[in-house]
Amino acid sequence: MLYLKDVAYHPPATPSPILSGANLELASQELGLVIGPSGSGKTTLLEILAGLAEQTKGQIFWRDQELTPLDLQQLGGLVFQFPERHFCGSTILEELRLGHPEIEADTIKNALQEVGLEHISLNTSPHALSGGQQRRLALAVQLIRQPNLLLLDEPTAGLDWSMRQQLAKLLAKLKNHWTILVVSHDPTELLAIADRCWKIDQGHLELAK
Ligand SMILES: Nc1ncnc2c1ncn2[C@@H]1O[C@H](COP(=O)(O)OP(=O)(O)OP(=O)(O)O)[C@@H](O)[C@H]1O
Repeated sequence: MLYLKDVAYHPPATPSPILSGANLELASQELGLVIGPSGSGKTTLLEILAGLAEQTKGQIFWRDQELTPLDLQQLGGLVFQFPERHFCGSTILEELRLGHPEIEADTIKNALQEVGLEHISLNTSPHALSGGQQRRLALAVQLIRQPNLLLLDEPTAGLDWSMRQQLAKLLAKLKNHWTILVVSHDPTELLAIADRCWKIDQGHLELAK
């Protein structure tokens, strides 16, 4: 279970908090959805949960354990918005091995199976994949690290209707093994698969479902 208690983010340089007093509970193998307009604090929330920024107030727990940013970096796997823009490998294999040269063939195979890319050659360039396949590869990059928590920033942004549907179906399947938190400003396809839903506006998080 992920548990946020009164988490705020107010860097000294900003006049008002970017995130104020956020409370959130997400059980294991649930998919949580945070919906909010541009600039409402969604990415900041994910960055804190991924251990890339530290809250200025409040606490974050996984089960009973309070987590530091370092713990969060190990616990979470963050897929950025438009992850395909950050691909560095010249092949799928290289992309999956970045930072983990020791990773075993079986782990790679399992991650690709999880995201439905097992039929594609490992020598394929990530840039030769379709938009939907690239998003799946970005998920596989995180899955090989075996995170407890998958954090997804606007996973369906820029995809056409059919790819958005397919991605939502995949996330519904991944939720059988992972706890997932998704942020989005356009959650149409994601609402049906979400177990819990929050709205965020100007840094204020509120339970919606
Ligand atoms: N480190 C920071 N210092 C100052 N301002 C920041 C910082 N990080 C984010 N902001 C501001 O905080 C607000 C929330 O930003 P954030 O990126 O979290 O919103 P968002 O909901 O993800 O928006 P979008 O959907 O457009 O990415 C914005 O006004 C942004 O400019």
